[in-house]
Amino acid sequence: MRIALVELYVIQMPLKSPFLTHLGAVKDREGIIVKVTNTDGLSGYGEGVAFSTPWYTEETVATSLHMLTDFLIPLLKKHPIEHPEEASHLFSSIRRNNMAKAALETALWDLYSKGDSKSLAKTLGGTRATIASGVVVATDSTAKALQQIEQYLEAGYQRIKVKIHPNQDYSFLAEIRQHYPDLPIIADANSAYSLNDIDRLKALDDFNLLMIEQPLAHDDIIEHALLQKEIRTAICLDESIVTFADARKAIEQGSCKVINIKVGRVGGLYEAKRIHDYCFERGIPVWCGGMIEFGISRAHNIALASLPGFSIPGDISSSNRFWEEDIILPEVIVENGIITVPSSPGIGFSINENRLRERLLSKSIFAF
Ligand SMILES: O=C(O)CCC(=O)C1=CC=C[C@@H](O)[C@@H]1C(=O)O
Ligand SMILES: [Mg+2]
Repeated sequence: MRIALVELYVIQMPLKSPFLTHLGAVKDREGIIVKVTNTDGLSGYGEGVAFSTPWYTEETVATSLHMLTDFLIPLLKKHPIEHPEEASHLFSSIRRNNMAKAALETALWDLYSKGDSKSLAKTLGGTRATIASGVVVATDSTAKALQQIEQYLEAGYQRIKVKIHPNQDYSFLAEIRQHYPDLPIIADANSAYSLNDIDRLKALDDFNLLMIEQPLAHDDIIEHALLQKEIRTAICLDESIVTFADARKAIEQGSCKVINIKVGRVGGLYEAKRIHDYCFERGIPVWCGGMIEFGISRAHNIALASLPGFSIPGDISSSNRFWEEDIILPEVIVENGIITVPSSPGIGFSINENRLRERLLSKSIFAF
């Protein structure tokens, strides 16, 4: 891929409103934009989606910068690759640190697709010209949740995801169901429960949820299999699925009926596609999760979600769900509940240079 330059831009942007889960609040979002430029001057973009603190996974912006600066970029410089599929293997000598790996690997996929004059969606084997869009309501009050649901349904979103935990579950969902009896709802618990809560979780079968996401421990496969045998609601795993091997174990154990695939969590597009292909062959639906990300990661998610097995609306909302102004042009726009998959080369969005400069915290450059 004849790489000449890798640039890392650390940016920060306040959310339009705090994103609340039982694990805490996200009010400000730091992120890493990776720009890889080849010897012809063509550039591809990726995004590091680790948060500023290790509340969702063990990674942070700081650990990602360390991994990229001291290991991943030097490794890529020392061992040039011809196809982005090779990056995943090249980076496997470094344990975990998936979000740092994905930040660089996704930039290579964008660069490769642009060099091949193909959209990233086509390069990945995508078949959809549009993708269905869902949205997350992340608040700690029923009144605010109902208000946001109303707003998002008016905006056309096809599916709503809410956050639940032992102090916000049965009555919260009952209230929502009372207003929206047929609304497709995902309830994301972010590991707020244990098998001691089995009766609480069984009771949620009353609400005909599309799925309950990650009810038990963030690194569990076994206990989710025990729980799935006890509840009617489909379990979806998010945090538990860090690798292809995790996905295979979860499916073979019956730990889940759906998988939320996040490019950053699994280490990049190659691993994300492997998980998709494995699930698709076995009739296991998948959907593309979100990471409160900026437009570059959102663009990669759109391309990934164009694969045939992404049959459930993902957490791929419009740029303005979180941001006053995104760092891409055009911004991602959800219209009538769908997003058009770009057919132009690469991710199909360009960088808003002015906005990037406005929100820039630091920049580092690595010449090859
Ligand atoms: O980005 C979005 O639209 C949704 C993000 C989102 O729901 C999550 C991001 C990161 C951690 C969690 O709180 C949650 C999730 O688990 O999916
Ligand atoms: Mg989740």
